[in-house]
Amino acid sequence: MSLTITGPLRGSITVPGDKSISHRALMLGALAVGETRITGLLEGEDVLATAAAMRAMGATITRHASGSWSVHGVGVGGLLQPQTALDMGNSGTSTRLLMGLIASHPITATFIGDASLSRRPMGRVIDPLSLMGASFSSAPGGRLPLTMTGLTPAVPLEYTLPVASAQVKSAILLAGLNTPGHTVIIEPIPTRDHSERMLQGFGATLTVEETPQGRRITLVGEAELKPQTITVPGDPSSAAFPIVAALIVPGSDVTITNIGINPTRAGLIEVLQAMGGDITLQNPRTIGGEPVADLRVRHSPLKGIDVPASVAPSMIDEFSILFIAAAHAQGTTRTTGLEELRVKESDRLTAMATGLTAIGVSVEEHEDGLTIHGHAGDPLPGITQPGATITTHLDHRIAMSFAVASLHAKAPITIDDRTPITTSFPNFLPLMQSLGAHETHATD
Ligand SMILES: O=C(O)C1=C[C@@H](OP(=O)(O)O)[C@@H](O)[C@H](O)C1
Ligand SMILES: C=C(OP(=O)(O)O)C(=O)O
Repeated sequence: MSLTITGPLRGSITVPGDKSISHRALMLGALAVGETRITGLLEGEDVLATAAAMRAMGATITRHASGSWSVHGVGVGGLLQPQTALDMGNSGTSTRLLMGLIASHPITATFIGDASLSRRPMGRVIDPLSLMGASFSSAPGGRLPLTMTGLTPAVPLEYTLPVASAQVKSAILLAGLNTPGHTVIIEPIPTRDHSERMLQGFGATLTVEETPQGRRITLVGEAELKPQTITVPGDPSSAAFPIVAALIVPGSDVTITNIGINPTRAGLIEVLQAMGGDITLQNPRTIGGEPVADLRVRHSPLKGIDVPASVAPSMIDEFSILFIAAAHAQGTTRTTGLEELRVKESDRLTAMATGLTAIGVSVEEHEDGLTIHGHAGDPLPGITQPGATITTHLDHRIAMSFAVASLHAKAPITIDDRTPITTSFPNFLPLMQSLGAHETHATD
């Protein structure tokens, strides 16, 4: 599959709901007694894996219409033993957050996943959850398949995060819900705070203090959650693809409505603006405790910059598409501090460096980042070798990044597999088509 254009990208679109918030809405709804209503839920494969797992542990989850769901929860402490293995598909967030939930329930669960997920490290959650009393047996290196047994009552924990990971933070917080006393997490580098916001929204007692060591998050355990009505904002990590598409295709003018602009997620917008991207935030508002705006994006000449490592957590899923923007910029873009990209759905530094090289972009791969020499707004060379394709490695973000790159290239850029796109952005292709892109070379 590859995308092409016959003119500028134009129009207004709304991208699906935020993946991180959708997972959390289902999980917390499943722990509240009564009915939680959710609108704007992302219906991507990753979130559907979370829904299936929560059903397997006793919650009643109903889809009423597109994005409109209800959850009848079992109460904190009320999760049931699943009768079969929990299949997490491609989703790291589902796996790690559910491990947290199970850690303080008296149940045993087995997690399985696809080839990509089965390569990803779970030790980062096994370590703190073991300190809380859960026990684990896993494939070598703390990988899936993994079986765990929770402990009730679990042992409250004070833990400093050794990696900047919202998944690890959230796993401990979710375990802390059914744990007596205070669960404390110290986060030296801030990461997305959707769990903190939503736990407060569901009525948990959770406080956040800024300390010299970082953010100190305290959750009072044995919480009682009250059902909520949740409106999920559009996913900034999905919006990233049409944003960069509009910036690189000459003449484009695209509006993307209802995008979450939580500061712990908005790093890409800042970085693209610093590169010269014409992105304006319109109609800022708060929806369901999260800041939201409409974004207007117009084609812009971009210039390469040194991206500060400190911005990494606030755009950790956006680097693959940033690298495509960098390939179009005038001059060199340097990124550092991105070791975490090596343990996502694929090793995103190697996957992107290999793909960029294949489409004629000069790139240097370092242990913790890429240096990319841009083409100053000219179309990228594309794949000149007949029949060659970009390998997507079961990684939705690699697939969408090269689909966007193909919009402004001399030769087509064909990806080997578009199926991973459904994990986070099921209507990516129709939305890009509504802006004026065309799908060609359907080889998959
Ligand atoms: O908490 C979350 O919802 C997520 C946290 C991030 O992972 P890490 O916690 O591994 O950084 C991100 O990459 C992932 O897509 C979603
Ligand atoms: C890393 C990602 O997701 P997960 O960790 O949930 O698989 C992602 O969506 O880019």
